[in-house]
Amino acid sequence: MTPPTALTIAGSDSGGGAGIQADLRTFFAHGVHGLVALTAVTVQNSLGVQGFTEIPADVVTAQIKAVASDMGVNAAKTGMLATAEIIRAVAKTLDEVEVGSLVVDPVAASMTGHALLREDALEAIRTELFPRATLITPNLDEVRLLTGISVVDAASQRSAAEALLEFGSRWVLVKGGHLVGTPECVDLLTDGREYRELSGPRYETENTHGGGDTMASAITSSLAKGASIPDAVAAGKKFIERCVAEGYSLGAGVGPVSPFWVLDR
Ligand SMILES: Nc1ncnc2c1ncn2[C@@H]1O[C@H](COP(=O)(O)OP(=O)(O)O)[C@@H](O)[C@H]1O
Ligand SMILES: Cc1ncc(COP(=O)(O)O)c(N)n1
Repeated sequence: MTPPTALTIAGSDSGGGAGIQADLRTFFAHGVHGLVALTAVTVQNSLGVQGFTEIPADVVTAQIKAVASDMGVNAAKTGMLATAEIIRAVAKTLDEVEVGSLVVDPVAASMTGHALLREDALEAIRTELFPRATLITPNLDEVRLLTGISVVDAASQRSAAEALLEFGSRWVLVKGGHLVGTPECVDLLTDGREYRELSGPRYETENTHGGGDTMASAITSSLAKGASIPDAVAAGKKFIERCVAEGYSLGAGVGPVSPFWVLDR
């Protein structure tokens, strides 16, 4: 039987833990056929990002059009988009092709603190992509860059979600993984009417590289299979929790989250 398809528009991580590599292994773990529009090639390992080269914007759009016109895209997600030019080209292309739901993970930097976006590009994500998104999935650092709000508790997490909704996405998921010192990791999902707190245990681990990509692509996988946003996000939270719990050391720095547990199911 032909599986559902999901498209990732994102960068490559040579270390294999984040970016399109995380997306493809997550799509596979969900029984979804992964399609790729590569935006950048990063030189990266467990210690950080040593550099990146972006793919020409017309090549990014050609990849999206090639797969959308021939294979069909049930759901799509964006990760590292590198430049404002690529963001504008992706936004325009997404108006011209059918991609089902769109999850925008506004990746700005690696967890090791290295920029994955050129400086003027965050504004382009906010103005060009958010209004086209079904769901956006910022972490707390991205929330601060996008809204100026520092999330320190449930009340500021809610204010930040409301400020983000103003940029025009249908739903916002404010991920709480970076709110350290709390026994639980609480992510807040809202469309401005419904508010859902998704809460789970915080695991003691260093190995969380690729966590954001894995969660966004798990959500995208469920959307590709026809789930609603609340159901897809709830399933994504369960999936990432287990991947964080089973994250492994690889290299001298930060290891990746692991989707390998699905092989034992
Ligand atoms: N130590 C942890 N234990 C359990 N879940 C975690 C942990 N760190 C992050 N998560 C969860 O993983 C997902 C991604 O987390 P977050 O760290 O907030 O974003 P990002 O990976 O984009 O920086 C969220 O659902 C978050 O709650
Ligand atoms: C190509 C690429 N895309 C995304 C991330 C973010 O992942 P993380 O926050 O885990 O470093 C990354 N490091 N590299």
